[in-house]
Amino acid sequence: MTPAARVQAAIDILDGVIAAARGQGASADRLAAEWFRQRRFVGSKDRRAIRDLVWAAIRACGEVPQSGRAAMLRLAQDDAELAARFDGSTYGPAPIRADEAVAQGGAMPAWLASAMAASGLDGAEQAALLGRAPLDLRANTLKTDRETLAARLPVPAMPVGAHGLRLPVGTAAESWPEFAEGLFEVQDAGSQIACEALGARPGESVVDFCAGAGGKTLALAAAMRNTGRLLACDIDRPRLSRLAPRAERAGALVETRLLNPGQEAAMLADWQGQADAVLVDAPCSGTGTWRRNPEARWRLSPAAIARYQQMQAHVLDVAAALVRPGGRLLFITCSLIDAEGADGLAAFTARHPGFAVEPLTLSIGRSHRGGWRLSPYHDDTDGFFIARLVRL
Ligand SMILES: C[S@@+](CC[C@H](N)C(=O)[O-])C[C@H]1O[C@@H](n2cnc3c(N)ncnc32)[C@H](O)[C@@H]1O
Repeated sequence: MTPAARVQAAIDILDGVIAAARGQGASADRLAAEWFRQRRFVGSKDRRAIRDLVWAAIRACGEVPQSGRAAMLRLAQDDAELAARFDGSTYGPAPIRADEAVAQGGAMPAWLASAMAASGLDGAEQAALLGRAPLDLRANTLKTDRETLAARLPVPAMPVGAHGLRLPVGTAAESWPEFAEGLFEVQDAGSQIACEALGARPGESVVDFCAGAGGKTLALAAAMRNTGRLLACDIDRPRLSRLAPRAERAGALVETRLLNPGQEAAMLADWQGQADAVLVDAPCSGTGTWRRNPEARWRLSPAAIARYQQMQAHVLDVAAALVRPGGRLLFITCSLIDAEGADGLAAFTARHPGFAVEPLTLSIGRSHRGGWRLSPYHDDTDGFFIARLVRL
């Protein structure tokens, strides 16, 4: 492909990403993968170059751009080489007109920037939300240990957290035989540290209430050394069904239970007041994960945040009833706005005087309004709010 044709390809993909953001359609990752699937003639170098352009344009535009071309023109304003690609050649973009719309630059929509600032995140913290994430692995201690794993990997890896290894951005670790053998999971170091905050121990009865595809469940199984009972629940069948093959590869023993929304408590009647520890990795806007999905910020609205807050209160209320007296409840969101963290924690303790917040000190991060905060800027992890409560 010519360099100009790559730019036009990126514009075409961006048009799809923008339409999907407006209509709550598929993620940029999936749309780009589908675009390439339909054009198998596009070679790997071209793919990489096109993807880089698409994601650079997504990162550059704080608000949803008018079009893919407007987003690319935003990038071209600061990049003369890119601007020169708008040359009207056969597969390239038409030349730039003086009166053309250029997308607005910036890190995020103004209302989100205000919510971040009110949550104690300054401009540098906000900008870092859109950086490139390294690739973190968690050594699966059911099968190996970090040092043994590191010695087998084809690239040098840096220790991070208790069982993590950090690899360069873009490493394709899931194609390695060590992955197929279940020796590691790909998991952000922040996510690993959030799991450690539950303090799950061998022999305990533990519930991962919002397990999704089980990223955190597998870390809990390893901490429990496959002893005791570990139950993973979710209301999303496709997500939860991805857990079983992952658990098998990891050699992790996990029960799963698909819940019907609104009937969660009845479907968990046998667990009421029984759990030593319950992890609630609540549904949220994911503002802490924009390094991986920067277009997610185009999908948010104050109304969407309010809906997430309601869901967080609901899952916390249902999960709290599963905790035995003296047991632990861990509230996690991968969002950095207080509406989806510290405010939710305060509202929960007001509704549930039978629970007390336990002070947390984790290996990285800092305390924040009764809980703990990890952020890309401060910790080079995804952003998280983590709070631990104990049932009195
Ligand atoms: C942040 S994701 C969980 C990610 C997962 N723990 C991981 O580490 O990969 C939140 C999950 O909560 C689930 N969820 C939403 N409402 C729920 C409910 N009422 N009961 C149980 N799970 C729920 C969603 O389906 C979603 O999978």
